[in-house]
Amino acid sequence: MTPAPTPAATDPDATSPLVEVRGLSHWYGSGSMRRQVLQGVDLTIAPGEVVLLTGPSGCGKTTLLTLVGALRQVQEGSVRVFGEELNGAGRSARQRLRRHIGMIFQGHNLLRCLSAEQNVQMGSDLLGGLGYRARRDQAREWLRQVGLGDQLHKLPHDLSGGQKQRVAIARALAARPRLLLADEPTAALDSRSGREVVDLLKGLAREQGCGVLMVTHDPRILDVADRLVQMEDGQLSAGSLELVGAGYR
Ligand SMILES: Nc1ncnc2c1ncn2[C@@H]1O[C@H](COP(=O)(O)OP(=O)(O)OP(=O)(O)O)[C@@H](O)[C@H]1O
Repeated sequence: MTPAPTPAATDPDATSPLVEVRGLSHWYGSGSMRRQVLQGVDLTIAPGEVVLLTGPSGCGKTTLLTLVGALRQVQEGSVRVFGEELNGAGRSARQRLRRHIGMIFQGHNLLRCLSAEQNVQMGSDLLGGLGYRARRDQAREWLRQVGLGDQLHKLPHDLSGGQKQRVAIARALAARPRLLLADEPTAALDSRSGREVVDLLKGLAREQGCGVLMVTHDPRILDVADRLVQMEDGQLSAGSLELVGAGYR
């Protein structure tokens, strides 16, 4: 018997790419200080796909992440996120898109005066229509999932670097993003917690059709990738290693 099609298979939004980058170039500085950091980058991310981005320090990985995350204005080329063109998009359009993009950047960006639970609750505040209690319970559940169920009321300065990173991850996941951008999310974690965190991210990608673009230098987590892309001198290398179908899923 043929199984009934899943909602994901019948919903066009669930099959069209979340991210389509074409011919993306970017420069910093002006005049004689102007320097090109991205050169004609092409990248596509499908719903539910986990793409790992690696490359030497300074090659442009974070710049690419911030452009896809609608945090910077696109200078040249096309960046389509959820079908919307970011080149030429105004501030309010970019803000609207960012509500559906979870970001985990180095430095955590936690609010220092709020507890772990309250920081994570800020993530679910982005989901409309949930009462206080539901948002609080969800925040607690996400913190439990990242192994911090017993640290709910701690302030960031009472948590270790790795614990703060996990709070930041829980906060990003609590907003149920359609796309998750992560810059070295396991850098401050020991190998067991790093593994737990990437497994959590992968689970989210699978269950919710969320795409993940993750910058990493961590060889311990490369197996989580559906696709590994390598950047060098602002270009994605043509020989990017395709892991799909190679037994890595
Ligand atoms: N706001 C900025 N103004 C000027 N130059 C910048 C700016 N941000 C980054 N750069 C430069 O652009 C280049 C690319 O930086 P980017 O942070 O994207 O690289 P990266 O691959 O993420 O590096 P890392 O792995 O060290 O984080 C670097 O030479 C960096 O010094």
